Amino acid sequence: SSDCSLLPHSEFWIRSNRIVTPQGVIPGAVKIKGGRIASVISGDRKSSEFPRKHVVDYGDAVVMPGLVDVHVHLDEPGRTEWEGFLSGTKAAAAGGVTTLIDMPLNSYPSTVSEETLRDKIKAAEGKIYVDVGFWGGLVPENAFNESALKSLLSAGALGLKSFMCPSGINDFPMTNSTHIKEGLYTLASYKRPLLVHTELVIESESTDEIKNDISDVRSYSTYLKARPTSWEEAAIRELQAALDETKRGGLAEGAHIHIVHLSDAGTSLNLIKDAKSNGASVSVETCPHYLAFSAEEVKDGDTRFKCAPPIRDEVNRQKLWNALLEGHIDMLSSDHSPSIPELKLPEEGDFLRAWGGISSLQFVLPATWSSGLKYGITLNQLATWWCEKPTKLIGQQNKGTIVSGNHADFAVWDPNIEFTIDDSHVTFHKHPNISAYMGKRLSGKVLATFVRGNLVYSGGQHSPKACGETILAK
Ligand SMILES: NC(=O)NC(NC(N)=O)C(=O)[O-]
Ligand SMILES: [Zn+2]
Ligand SMILES: [Zn+2]
Repeated sequence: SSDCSLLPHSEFWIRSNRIVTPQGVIPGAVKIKGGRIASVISGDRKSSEFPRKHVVDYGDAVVMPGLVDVHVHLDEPGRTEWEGFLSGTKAAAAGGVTTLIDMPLNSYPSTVSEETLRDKIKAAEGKIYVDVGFWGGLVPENAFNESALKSLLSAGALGLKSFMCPSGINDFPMTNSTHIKEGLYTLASYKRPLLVHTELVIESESTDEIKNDISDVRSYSTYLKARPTSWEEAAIRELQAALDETKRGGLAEGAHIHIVHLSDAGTSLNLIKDAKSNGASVSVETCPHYLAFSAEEVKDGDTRFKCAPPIRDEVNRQKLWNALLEGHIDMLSSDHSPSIPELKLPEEGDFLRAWGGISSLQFVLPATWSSGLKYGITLNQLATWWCEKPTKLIGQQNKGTIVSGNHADFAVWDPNIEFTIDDSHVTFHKHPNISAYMGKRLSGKVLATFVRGNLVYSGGQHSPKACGETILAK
């Protein structure tokens, strides 16, 4: 219906001097018809083939494929007071994110069966401004139950997600490497990925020390000691046998392992590089908060910065950027993981007990751009990390690039406009004040967002109706 878009036409052109295509950034125009890209023409306004009617001219603003965020916790049903489909997808639209994949935990119940996936799909109905897909959960309860996993995957889960450490959510227990292998065998026949939170709890002397010394729970260095890089390393080592089975000829050939939110750019990253060069089917993401912030700047008691694995030191931050630029890190995701503000324990500022998770969904594009400017990142690199690679991970064919036939999903933004995220900045997250980006000055303002040809966000306004679609694997 026309309420799905802030534009009255279903057939129109978008013009800009900077359209991000797989062949590079070009001046030109994109024709949109029936929600798809009908054609892409290059050249300037003066050329005779240029359309004159129904043209939305964005001038020098960038027209990029909409962002595909593969790691978002929207918490609905069951914990809608934390976020929810409405507020979460409004924030996504305002941030240029046109597709997001919801994590199977933090909602209640967790998405670990066909039935709970159906609950999700139902809860999303009429409440999503962008397209939304779903990861299912791999947990001890379903890992050995092939038919349960098959019905979850057949109902459309794009893949499975599991934790190698406690998730913080009671009905989402952690898996060991045997569960993971079992899950991979089933995933192999569906050719879908397993996403893994790779931290393995190592109880050590220092763990005991930290437990006994609660005096410094407000200090960020205490949190860093409590969750060292050796946890990430140990988890990836533990995953080695499973990684081996994804190789050609392996028992889990056809399955793929995707390591979420890598924080350690040291040995953990090297282990992933080795697995890749040994032929494992593996990819890895990191998140803008690991690229934009470093441990040194986290103030005592400021639990808005608490996430797992933790934001590490400045040297590590720069190494993460280099790994991304060199292609060893494949893609980016937000890991938007909000809660109610009280769970962040703003009064106590206790880093050990506060909820772990960074709220960032609306800010990932300017956060990546602002932080990447010093590294000379290009618009095409942004599109690789935020659009193309994530689209491949979720097994979709018609998104992620500005190419004829694809969905007309675009983020239109001005790299030069600076703004400060403060109380006057309109943020659509349910709880804007728990974001670690509060107070941060960023450049790169999202002007407009199109989802399948619908102008769903423009200049601070959303379309009257939420017409995003659910993405189910077939
Ligand atoms: N239960 C969570 O949302 N956990 C998340 N928390 C973070 N990243 O701090 C995550 O993805 O691990
Ligand atoms: Zn995680
Ligand atoms: Zn997460």
